Amino acid sequence: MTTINKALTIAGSDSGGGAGIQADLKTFQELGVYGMSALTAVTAQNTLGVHGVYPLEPAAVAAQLDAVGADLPPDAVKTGMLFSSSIIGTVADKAREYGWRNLVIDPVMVAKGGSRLLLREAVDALVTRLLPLALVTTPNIPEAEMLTGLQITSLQEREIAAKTIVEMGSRYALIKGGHGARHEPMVDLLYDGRTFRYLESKRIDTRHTHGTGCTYSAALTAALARGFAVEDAMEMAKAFIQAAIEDELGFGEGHGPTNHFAYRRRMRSEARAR
Ligand SMILES: Nc1ncnc2c1ncn2[C@@H]1O[C@H](COP(=O)(O)OP(=O)(O)O)[C@@H](O)[C@H]1O
Ligand SMILES: Cc1ncc(COP(=O)(O)OP(=O)(O)O)c(N)n1
Repeated sequence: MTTINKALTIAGSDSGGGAGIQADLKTFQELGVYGMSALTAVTAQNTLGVHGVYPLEPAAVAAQLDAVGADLPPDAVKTGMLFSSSIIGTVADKAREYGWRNLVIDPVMVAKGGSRLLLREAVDALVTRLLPLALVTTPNIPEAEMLTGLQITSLQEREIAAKTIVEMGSRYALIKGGHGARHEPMVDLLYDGRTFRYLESKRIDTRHTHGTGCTYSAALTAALARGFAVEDAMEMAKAFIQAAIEDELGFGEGHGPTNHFAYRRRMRSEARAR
């Protein structure tokens, strides 16, 4: 019997397929991990924006988590769009009940077009209920500002925000660099309570960046499910998202999805060239 690791995503559906549950499951599959899902909301979405948000009842989220938790124990779990404090409470209760340790919290708040994917009143629940259970919390810069109440305009302020997130109970803070100044390279920051680690990459000039955060955190989760240490998982996730942005698909009139096929295709052609 082949051993395949399993990962669970708890997130919203993106009908356009570039973010949310769809991005997560594609990324898990591309990285050789069996993907499972618990839906929190349905969104009507394409490359032009979010046209509707339809949250599920917390009981429906709980039932999905019980179904997976009781029979298909995941090796790693990630959260994305959670929408409300009641859904966050449900997810926190179930994560505790099933003892999910490799928990990645991607604190999704607002889509690139500006639509809210987390109610304002739910930020507090994210901080008090979920962050203390996280192995890694992966905010972009505006999300890190909302979580910590700090303003982030420099690398030093990013470090202070990362420290604050670890003090809130997350084992690691990974602050993503996608929202830095346009002329700067992309710099992601990982903090484990002791050491700051920077991962820099070339900024790609493209409008096709819909779902970058979801895809990156899903790649991190897949690598954790396969047993990688957090630092190595971050490197694999970075290579995955870099390839996915570089080899653009060019879909849609607006912000198109990233290319979830790209990383595996690159790995295959590199292996053939050896
Ligand atoms: N234009 C880009 N070129 C290269 N890397 C990018 C680009 N946009 C985002 N990334 C990378 O994608 C990952 C997700 O970052 P970010 O866009 O900040 O997240 P989010 O989608 O949650 O806002 C990070 O590793 C970031 O450095
Ligand atoms: C259903 C759903 N979940 C999450 C997001 C946000 O995804 P993200 O990776 O942050 O990318 P952008 O939307 O900012 O491009 C979403 N849009 N939909």
